Amino acid sequence: MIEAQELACWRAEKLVFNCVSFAIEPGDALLLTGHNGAGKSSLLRVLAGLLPALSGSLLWSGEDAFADLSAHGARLRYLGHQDALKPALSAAENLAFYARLHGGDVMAALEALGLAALAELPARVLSSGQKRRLALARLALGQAPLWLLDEPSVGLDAASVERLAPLFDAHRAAGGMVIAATHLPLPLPAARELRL
Ligand SMILES: Nc1ncnc2c1ncn2[C@@H]1O[C@H](COP(=O)(O)OP(=O)(O)OP(=O)(O)O)[C@@H](O)[C@H]1O
Repeated sequence: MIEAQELACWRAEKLVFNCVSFAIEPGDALLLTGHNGAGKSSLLRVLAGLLPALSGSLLWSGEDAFADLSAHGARLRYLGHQDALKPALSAAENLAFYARLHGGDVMAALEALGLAALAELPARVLSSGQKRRLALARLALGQAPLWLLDEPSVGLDAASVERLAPLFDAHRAAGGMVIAATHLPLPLPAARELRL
């Protein structure tokens, strides 16, 4: 279980959020919502251990999640606004880089996001929606219990959003958790909402 206790975040000389608390269990999904600048991305970065909280704590199975940042990093996948792709590498080569870190089957991950036919194309020629799908394909590689997703469906057409459903369902059925910042509906049935 993950428990956030009274997290606060300070950025650019202002308090972005304060007293953010929630608890999620294996299989749960939590949607972070709120207006532009409310602090959704900042909260995801805090949860990932990429941005120090001003105050508060994050517990993982009752222990301080940030006590060992590399162990914390190993149990999560963080997908930010940026797709984090190397433009000169092919779609398959981009994923192979992550597969070396996390394990997993590159072709199966490409297929899960409908990208198998584009495997050999350099990432720079992919459309923005195809690039987003390639970034999301990292989730179909080796398992990690917590997915932190920042606007995962931005730029995706309706069919591509639907393609995320089996990926999310399988992750949650295996006890995985999803925390996603979004302005758009996502195929995460029974997700709870945390409005910032
Ligand atoms: N690197 C940074 N340095 C300084 N301030 C930042 C930085 N990143 C974000 N902020 C500020 O922190 C606040 C929260 O930004 P954040 O990106 O977390 O909001 P958000 O809810 O994700 O917004 P959006 O819906 O527009 O993506 C904003 O006022 C923003 O200007």
